[in-house]
Amino acid sequence: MSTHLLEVRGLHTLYGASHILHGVDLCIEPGQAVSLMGRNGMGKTTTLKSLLGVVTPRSGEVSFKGQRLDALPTWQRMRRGIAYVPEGRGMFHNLTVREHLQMANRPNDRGETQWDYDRVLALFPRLGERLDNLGTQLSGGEQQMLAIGRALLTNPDLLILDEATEGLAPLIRKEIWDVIRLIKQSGISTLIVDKNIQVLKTLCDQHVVLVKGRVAFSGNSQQLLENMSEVESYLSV
Ligand SMILES: Nc1ncnc2c1ncn2[C@@H]1O[C@H](COP(=O)(O)OP(=O)(O)OP(=O)(O)O)[C@@H](O)[C@H]1O
Repeated sequence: MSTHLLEVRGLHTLYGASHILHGVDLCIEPGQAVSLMGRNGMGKTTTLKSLLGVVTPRSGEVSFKGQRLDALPTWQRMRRGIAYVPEGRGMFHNLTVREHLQMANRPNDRGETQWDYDRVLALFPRLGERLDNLGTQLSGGEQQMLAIGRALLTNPDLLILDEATEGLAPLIRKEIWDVIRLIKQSGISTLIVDKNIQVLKTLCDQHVVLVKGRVAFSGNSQQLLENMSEVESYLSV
């Protein structure tokens, strides 16, 4: 019986005739943070969409908590304990901060509610000051906080973050990274797509680097440090 929280094996994904993923493997253990890095267009978001079932891979296997997910629609995969914060954050323009949070709140598949409205507001005090604002009236950083808060309210075992710090001012970025650290300490596993290798190498336990839809590097933080120049060559433009 596998101990992996998430196990992705041999993903091949195509958009029409374009073959994007060429056998991507990825594992996350319970409580671990894993980075997924790569230059623009290398297949990071496609990997996330494939494991969530937003796009259908041509072949490959996805298991979560020891059960195969391949045949399940996206919403059922998420109900099993995966939360996704997409690039662009996915706000509803006509809902307030309060409504976004209330709508998301639910126990996990074991009936537990570790994260509730009050705990999320304690983590993001800025959101508490903006409860009656619409998603569109928030700054980029506040929108990101709302997107993460909303994901936490589903009480996930795995939180997937796609470019959570992209386009944010340095101070706000730091705030988001601090929050991701706290989330990790709370025991939630994370899969983090980001370009900031300096932060990822200290925050994450494992690292996966994609080059043209293939895993070019996979290893723990020690192995990342030992192979830094090779990995940086995969990431430099
Ligand atoms: N819906 C789509 N239809 C066709 N091609 C697509 C589609 N979505 C992505 N692609 C292509 O697939 C490749 C991988 O894209 P993907 O978004 O997975 O890359 P990425 O590594 O996440 O890049 P970025 O950092 O720019 O988000 C790119 O060449 C992209 O143009």
